[in-house]
Amino acid sequence: MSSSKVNYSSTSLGDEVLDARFEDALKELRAVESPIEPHLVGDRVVEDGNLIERFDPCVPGARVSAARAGSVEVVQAAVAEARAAFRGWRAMPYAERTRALRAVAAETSERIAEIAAIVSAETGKTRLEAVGETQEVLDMIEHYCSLMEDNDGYHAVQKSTDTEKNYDVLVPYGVFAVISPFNFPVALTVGMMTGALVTGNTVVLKPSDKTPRSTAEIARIFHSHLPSGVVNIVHGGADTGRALAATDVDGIAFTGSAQVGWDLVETPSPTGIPRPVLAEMGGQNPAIVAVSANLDDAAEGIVRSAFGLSGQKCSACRRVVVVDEVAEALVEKIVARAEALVVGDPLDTATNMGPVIDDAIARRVDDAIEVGRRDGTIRTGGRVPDREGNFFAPTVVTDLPDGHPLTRDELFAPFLAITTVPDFAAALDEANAVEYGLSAGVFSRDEDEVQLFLDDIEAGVVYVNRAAGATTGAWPGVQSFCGWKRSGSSGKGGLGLWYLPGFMKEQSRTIVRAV
Ligand SMILES: NC(=O)c1ccc[n+]([C@@H]2O[C@H](COP(=O)([O-])OP(=O)(O)OC[C@H]3O[C@@H](n4cnc5c(N)ncnc54)[C@H](O)[C@@H]3O)[C@@H](O)[C@H]2O)c1
Ligand SMILES: N[C@@H](CCC=O)C(=O)O
Repeated sequence: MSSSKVNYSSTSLGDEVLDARFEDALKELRAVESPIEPHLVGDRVVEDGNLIERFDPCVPGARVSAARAGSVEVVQAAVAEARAAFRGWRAMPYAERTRALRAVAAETSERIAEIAAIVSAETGKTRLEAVGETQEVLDMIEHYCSLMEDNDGYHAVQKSTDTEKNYDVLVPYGVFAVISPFNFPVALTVGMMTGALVTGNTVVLKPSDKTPRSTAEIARIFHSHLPSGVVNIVHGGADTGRALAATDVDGIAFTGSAQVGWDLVETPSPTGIPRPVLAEMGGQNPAIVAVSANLDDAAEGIVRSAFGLSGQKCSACRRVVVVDEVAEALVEKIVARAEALVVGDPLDTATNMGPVIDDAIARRVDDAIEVGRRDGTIRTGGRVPDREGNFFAPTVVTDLPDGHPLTRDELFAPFLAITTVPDFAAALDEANAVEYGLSAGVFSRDEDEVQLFLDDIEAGVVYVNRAAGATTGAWPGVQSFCGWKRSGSSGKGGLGLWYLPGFMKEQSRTIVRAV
């Protein structure tokens, strides 16, 4: 087991043994042909469907994982298994469920380097980001188990009389579909799955077709510690996701793009009975920099949040909104820090930023750079020259016209747009002028400005003067992660205090006392 405890604010693993284990595991993965991930339906291993192949973002042409796209029949069989397992899992005292889930965490902790290496191989994440993500899995499981215990399984006694005893209980819905994104293929999967499972639901999981191996690896640990049918895995892309949503599942937990998430929210349940769709979606997250800001802290926090994980975090800082008096000084500091980042292969200890995951995102970045050059000024960045793979240097653009799409739409890449405004009030207006409302930061030493920001910013996760990450780095039990506006459907965030009730429905129980 590792003694290290890395999170998204860490600057090194701080553990040579873990470092070496990570490197060995990544080299080994690259040396051996990747297996084809099967579906897991109850205890049955099902090898069925068209082949999906994924390639190493650092080593073009090298297959890093593969899976098969689950058909409607496989999806339906998985839902049937999950339904059959529901009564037994629900009936289990929550203390037994938390015991089983903590065993999952213990095994994950033993295998932290190996799992981080799989995540890194599939996504191109640096070792720090990949180990941080695997560590988050452990903290997430512990956090949700503790919440269940602190709330006594969400059973509460209500006002009672001599003749009637009254309870209020939250009970699981039944079967949850869990649909995962590629960018945190283990942590976000575990967050959604643990939310569903600890509260007594069973799960059919559909990993992202970009990261089938990482998600399957962690989900198999759950499968091995829980009763048969409680966790089922069906691989595939959009068609398989649509097929899963078209079944009679009782709820959907989704993390991914706003386009897909809102489609799921707006599609009526096929049974006619409403069901929760807990959708966590994208962001176009601003950092406001005021005249009174400590510009070094601001530049540090912005660069960390804009370029960590090559900008492929929902929480990434995508826009800086700076008051013009300090704009040029800030831009210089941001550019200097961005240019100091080492872009490269996660195998290299010096690497601060890996590639973007695939050609699809790389094409989007190429296009954005072209548009940025046409409509504004690219201050630094662009494709890393003479290097195969999807490597981009951190890119910073200024001088875009007001309301330009590069300041409004989520690009999901190492690309930062800086907008200059006359004063703090205008900065808040600009920060709020997007349809998203996920995370936001402010750098100001003026208490009134900070309060104005807290009162008026339209985002669910906000940070003040945070050099460790202007808009990123939420951690289980520390920050909740709630998307406002088009960024989230439930008004409650993962990682926080109010997440678990989203997986349960309420029942009032009045029991007449025996006389
Ligand atoms: N708010 C958050 O907590 C959070 C966290 C991570 C990522 N994200 C967002 O996720 C996006 C990046 O992830 P992505 O590219 O994997 O997202 P995506 O929406 O493309 O895919 C997410 C999942 O949905 C599946 N899917 C695609 N089309 C579907 C359909 N029609 N029906 C059902 N399922 C379908 C995919 O196969 C995948 O499993 C970004 O927008 C990012 O901001 C949000
Ligand atoms: N929890 C991570 C974001 C996860 C989404 O991509 C953060 O807060 O930076």
